[in-house]
Amino acid sequence: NEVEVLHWWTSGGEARAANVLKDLMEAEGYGWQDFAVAGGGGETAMTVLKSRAMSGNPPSAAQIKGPEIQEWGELGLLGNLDEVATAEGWNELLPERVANIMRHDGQYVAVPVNVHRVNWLWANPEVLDAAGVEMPTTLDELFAAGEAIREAGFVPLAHGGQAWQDATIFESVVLGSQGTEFYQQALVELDPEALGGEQMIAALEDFKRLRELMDQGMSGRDWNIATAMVIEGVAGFQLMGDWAKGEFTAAGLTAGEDYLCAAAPGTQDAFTFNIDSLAMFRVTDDAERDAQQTLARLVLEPTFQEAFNLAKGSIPARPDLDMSEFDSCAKQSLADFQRTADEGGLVPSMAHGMAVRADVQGAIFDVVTNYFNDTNMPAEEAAKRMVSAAETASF
Ligand SMILES: OC[C@H]1O[C@H](O)[C@H](O)[C@@H](O)[C@@H]1O
Repeated sequence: NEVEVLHWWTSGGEARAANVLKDLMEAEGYGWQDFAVAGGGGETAMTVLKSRAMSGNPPSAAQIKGPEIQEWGELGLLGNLDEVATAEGWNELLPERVANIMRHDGQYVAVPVNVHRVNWLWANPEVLDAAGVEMPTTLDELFAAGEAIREAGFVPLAHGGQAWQDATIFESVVLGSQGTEFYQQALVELDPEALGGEQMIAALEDFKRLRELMDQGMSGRDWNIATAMVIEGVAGFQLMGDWAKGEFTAAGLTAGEDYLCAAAPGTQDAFTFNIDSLAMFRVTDDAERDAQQTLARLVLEPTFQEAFNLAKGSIPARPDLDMSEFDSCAKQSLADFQRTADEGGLVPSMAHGMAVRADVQGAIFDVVTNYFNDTNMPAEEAAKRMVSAAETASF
């Protein structure tokens, strides 16, 4: 018997990580039917999943995250994982905040794979040396370093012009420019005052300045191609979640030496979390259900948690794992995750489906990417559209 798993892990580092699970399932005697849908951020994968589910042919498991787990749960399509959760002690293993995301109506319906951090800045140290600049800690330092890098003949900030990537850097600028409390009010609680106010306008103006650090060819570029520009020394920086680290690792590079990582400028006291999870669809076939239960068990076992996250660039979902095999960026991520969980500053990523419902996220993406690509749209106009985007989406 086998499981069919729908996901969007198709870049070099992502595919290496997904293969860890495939190999572990096969070692346990189960088949793995891979249903990978290309497209960073997962928008295409979710569209494909919806059409399969609507036509009554969902996969055994799918990469579904955050509030979207509740949306699928409400449709009654997800299976119950409480048996495995009890047998494996998930309540003790998982931070309450993570466990809560995996439950619908009090029952586990998904298993967490990792914890990604989104608010990272990656850099090529040779390019920084050539330009005579340090790793920036504020947005102003980033803009100044960017100018020096351009004068030295490199692309300052590698970026891919796609809505989800624009939203990913936008949320890090909101955090770095206006702080965690404002981020929470605006992009999590969707407070119209915050979404349409002076602070949002200031953040939007900072966000648009990032374009000056990008190259002409960025439109439509995939995120991992932008990471490759940093790896190859064409560009100095990239703002991206730590799935980018999966690409550095796949290229055989060492954290802190061949590439640098730091919290996105101005966000040192914040951690935007993005938790990948596999949700199990309700099935009638006992053999498939048995395979689903095994998949769920394996995902939270130490073997998988270590091997997958070393390849993927994220940190384990269970905080009790020995981290000695992990690099300096991963160790910093875990320390910052725990510090911000205790002291405040741990916020769900809006751009990666952890903060708001999918339809609200989509409406905000439209505003962000249209504003970013329309040199004539003033920030005031975008802020106004942000308010209506959050209101229009059917809640
Ligand atoms: O595709 C880029 C990234 O998109 C999403 O944020 C996923 O959570 C992450 O696992 C993936 O690597």
